This record gives sequence, structure tokens and C-alpha cells, in this order.
Amino acid sequence: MSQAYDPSQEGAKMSYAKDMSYGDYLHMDALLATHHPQSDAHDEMLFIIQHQTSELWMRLVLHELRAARNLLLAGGDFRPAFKMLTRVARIFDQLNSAWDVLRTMTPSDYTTFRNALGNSSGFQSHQYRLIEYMLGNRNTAMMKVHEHRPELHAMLAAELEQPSLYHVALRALAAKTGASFAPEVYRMDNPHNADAAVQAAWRQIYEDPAKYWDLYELGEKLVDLEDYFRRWRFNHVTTVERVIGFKRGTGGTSGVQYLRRMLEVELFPELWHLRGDL
Ligand code: HEM
Ligand SMILES: N[C@@H](CC(=O)c1ccccc1NC=O)C(=O)O
Repeated sequence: MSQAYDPSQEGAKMSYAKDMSYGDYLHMDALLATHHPQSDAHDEMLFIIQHQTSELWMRLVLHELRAARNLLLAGGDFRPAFKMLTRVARIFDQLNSAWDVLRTMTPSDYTTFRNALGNSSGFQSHQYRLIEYMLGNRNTAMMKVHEHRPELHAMLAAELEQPSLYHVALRALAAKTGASFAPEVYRMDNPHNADAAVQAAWRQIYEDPAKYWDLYELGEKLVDLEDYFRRWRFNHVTTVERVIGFKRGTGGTSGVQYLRRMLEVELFPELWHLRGDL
């Protein structure tokens, strides 16, 4: 009979009584202790894991976006920021693939525990809202659901005091092309609206990529990011329709109709609009 292989024979360290182990480093006990199903339904575990993993990826998105914004603000070499923005797009791709797991949950499965969710909803995800705000979709009406958590509300309010990633890109665009944009373009507490002067400046970049390679690449990184974000919104609304049809959301919105409206959001509108001009 062959003997089971023992990795200690080739030097694998097997005792962690005194040293930091995998579980210690990752705080696995604390992580796994965060699961508190509100029902006995089999699929609630899937639902919780799907949301928690999404929130973990969102945390990384925020980390990357903050660093990228700081680098762009500082001027200098844009390449490290581009690498971060590429990573953000890849994270969205990961989140997009994750919908395929959730879609294995049928309406019959979901109704076994939907009541247990009460009025909780993704609508109240502060990390999701921070991502929207960082990118420039600053609908301040969304702050209200965080009033009962002053520290989260303050975090969102603090984000509104910062220029968005798009604001920072537009400052760089203005600096390199010599364009100047209306103060409205830089308003920090409003969703960004398409602006003709901004579109003209981006068009200048796309008409001569070789001359403005940095900004050309920045423009494409932003389009790529928004492309993946749009796919996330679309996967979400399609999954929602598949699972709850046109029922009202637990958060109180019209549900699919509300989410369809969100498909119309344009984060970086001029970058999309200029494409028809080239
Ligand atoms: C079966 C699964 C899901 C259903 C039925 C569902 C349903 C809904 C509905 C109806 C809304 C509108 C707000 C409301 O009235 O509740 C909403 C919003 C939202 N959901 Fe989901 N959702 C699902 C999965 C997810 C997942 C996996 C995430 C990932 C974190 C997520 C994140 C969000 C976010 C961030 C919003 C706010 C969107 C915005 O304001 O633009 N949802 N969801
Ligand atoms: N809004 C969903 C419930 C829901 O999906 C949800 C509930 C609690 C935590 C996160 C959720 N995900 C996205 O909205 C519904 O109406 O069924």
C-alpha cells in the first residue's frame, strides 16, 4: 500500500503554535464569524457570500481609485495610476462573472428567505455609494439612508469635499490642452453633466493621440472602467428581473424600473459622445 505523502519530509513547516499562520494573517476566525443567516433557507448562504465578496472587492476598488486619484492629482508619471485603473476594470470583470453564481438561485429559492431581509437592500451599501461618488456620480439624495450611521455619513460627505476621479482627469486635460472649463464642471456635490468644452478638449486628444499619449491613454482607461461598470449594472438588473420580476425592492424603490433608470447614468459622458465626432 502506498504511503500518503507527508510534506514535512521536504521541510514544510507544520507547527504554528508560536508563528503566524495563514488563518492568523487573514483573520479567518473573524471573517467566518461574520455569517449570521436570518433564516434556515439553504440559499441564504449563497446570498450572504455573494454580497460579502462583492463588498470585499469594492473595498479594493476604493483603495485603487484613491491611490490612482492621488497620483493623477500629483501630476508626474501617469503610468502607475493607469495600472491601478486597469486593476479596477479587472475587479469589475470579476464581479460581473460572479453574477453567474447568483443566477443559480431561482425565484422559488429566493422567496424562501426574502422576507427575512426586511428592508435591507444593496441600495444602502456605503462602499458602493462611495465608488459612485469617487467616479463622479454624486447624487447627494443617496446620503440620507446613511444618517443613522454618522461615521459612514461623514465618510460620504468627506468624499464630496474631494475632486472626483473625473474632475482630476479634467484638470489634467485642461492643463495639457490649454482649455479652461466652466466652474460648473468642477462642482463637487452634483453628478457630472456633459459639457461641450470638455468634449471639444477630449476630441483634440483623440484626433492626435501621438501628441497627447498620456491623456489618450487616460481617456481609454476611463472608458474601459465605465464599460465594465455598465456591464455590472446590466447584470444586476437582469438578475433582479430574473429573480423578483417587477416586484418592489426591499429598499422601497420600484425595483427593476429604478435599476433600469440607473443604466442611463453616464459617468464620463464626453468620452462616449466624442466618438461620434471622429
Ligand atoms: C437576487 C439578488 C438581488 C436582487 C433581487 C437585488 C435587488 C435589488 C433591488 C430591487 C434594488 C433597488 C433598491 C431596492 O428597492 O431594494 C437593488 C439595488 C442595489 N443592489 Fe441589488 N439585488 C440583488 C443582488 C445584488 C448583489 C449581489 C449586489 C452586490 C453588492 C447588489 C447591490 C446593489 C446595489 C449597490 C444597489 C443600489 C444600486 C443603485 O442605487 O444604483 N445587489 N438591488
Ligand atoms: N433589494 C433586494 C434584496 C437584496 O437584494 C439585498 C438585501 C440585503 C442585502 C443586499 C441585497 N442586495 C441587493 O440589493 C430585493 O428587493 O429582493
